[in-house]
Amino acid sequence: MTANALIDDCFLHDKDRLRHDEALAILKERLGPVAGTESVPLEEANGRILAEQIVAPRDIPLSDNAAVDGYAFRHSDHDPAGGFLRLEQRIAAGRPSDAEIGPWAAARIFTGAVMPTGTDTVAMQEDCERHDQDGQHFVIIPQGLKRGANRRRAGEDVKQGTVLLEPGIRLRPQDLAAIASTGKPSVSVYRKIRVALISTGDEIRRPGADLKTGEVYDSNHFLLRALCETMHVSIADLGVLPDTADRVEETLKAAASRADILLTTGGASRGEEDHILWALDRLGQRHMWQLAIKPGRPMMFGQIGSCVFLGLPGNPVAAMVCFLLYARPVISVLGGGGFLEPQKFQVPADFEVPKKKPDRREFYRGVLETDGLGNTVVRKFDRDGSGLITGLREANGLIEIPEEATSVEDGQMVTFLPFSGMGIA
Ligand SMILES: Nc1nc2c(c(=O)[nH]1)N[C@H]1C(S)=C(S)[C@@H](COP(=O)(O)OP(=O)(O)OC[C@H]3O[C@@H](n4cnc5c(N)ncnc54)[C@H](O)[C@@H]3O)O[C@H]1N2
Ligand code: MOO
Repeated sequence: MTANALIDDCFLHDKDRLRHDEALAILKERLGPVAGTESVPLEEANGRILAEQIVAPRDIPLSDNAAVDGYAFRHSDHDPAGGFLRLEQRIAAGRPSDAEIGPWAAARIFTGAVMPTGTDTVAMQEDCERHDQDGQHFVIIPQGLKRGANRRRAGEDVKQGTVLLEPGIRLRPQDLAAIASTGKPSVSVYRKIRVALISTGDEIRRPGADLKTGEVYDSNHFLLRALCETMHVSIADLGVLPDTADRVEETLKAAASRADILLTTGGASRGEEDHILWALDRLGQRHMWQLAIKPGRPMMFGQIGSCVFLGLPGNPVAAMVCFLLYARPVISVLGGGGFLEPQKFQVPADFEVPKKKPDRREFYRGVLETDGLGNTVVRKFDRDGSGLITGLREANGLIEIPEEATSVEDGQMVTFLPFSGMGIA
């Protein structure tokens, strides 16, 4: 990272503040992976970021096999034999037969079992009749089955040599299934990013303590910790710092030597009691501060040595919005994944905002709903306060309103960012 011109005045007009897209561009440009790699057993790989390419060493499945329980036969034998075939083998899954099937014969076969040489079609047992005559067993197979019916081809899932997964993806359950299907018991992943979480403010108390007038519980710690957990990082909880310059500086300095990223909440604006900003300036470099967004205006990005510093605002709504918009992609990039932009789609507004300030991007708490006609619409949580956890709880995503908008009309298409597209189930 290199130092950048600082945007350094909390009394700036929004049009002079750094825009959301500019902030993202700075983060994208300046950050890259910092984590080394390690090998982990597949059992521990869910959610981790893949650090190697996965190639299929052989066809999957390895052999042609039956898709149903039934009878495997040579399709061209069916009509000449009038569908009346002699049973000559019994093949269960995991017990392939070496013998080729004889003329006008069929093999009893079970789902997943390897098709005996010579057969190309499987009839389902429910559609067939068994017939025993003179100590011999026969099966009557109905007409009309296509050649190849109920046969699963070798390599039909994946051909030998196919690239299944590229490095940089976050492993999902189905990706683990794919790796397991190649026979690999372990996989190379990026090591977990070390995140240090710090809450600040003389008024902040951890749950369990008594609350005096003027104090609030540290809900942000639990919000940010759980958001971090969706990123599969390792978390160091550095507790709540008082509004004391020395303590803040000492703690940030020590934390920066042990973590890849410091995530603070509170103290991000420039009151005399907001020591985070001053401490960052003394210990490292501030690359951006004060964005043209709402909520989240005091958001701060910098570095202390090689440790990335993200100062999130203290208001819970701003803290969550800033985590999702900025901290999530940053953590992903540091950890070897891509810059994770949220999923977005357009949906009609079931609300109106008669007057919005121009020059800043606003993010409302949105609730995706079905209207009386069965159409999907989005409702805005009706109160704007940045301290209201209720709105975060009611919402299932964010509504993004661009800088140039000065109002939102009922029925207008708006951009919706579902929480589910940002790692929150
Ligand atoms: N003169 C200015 N004042 C403020 C500005 C500004 O630009 N100039 N920005 C406002 C905006 S926008 C926000 S957001 C807040 C955030 O400022 P800080 O990051 O300095 O946060 P604090 O002042 O420490 O706290 C704000 C608010 O949030 C509560 N809080 C703080 N930490 C936690 C926590 N861990 N868990 C729950 N709640 C927390 C705190 O008690 C305050 O109520 O500043 C505006 N002011
Ligand atoms: O970020 Mo603040 O929440 O805009 O009030």
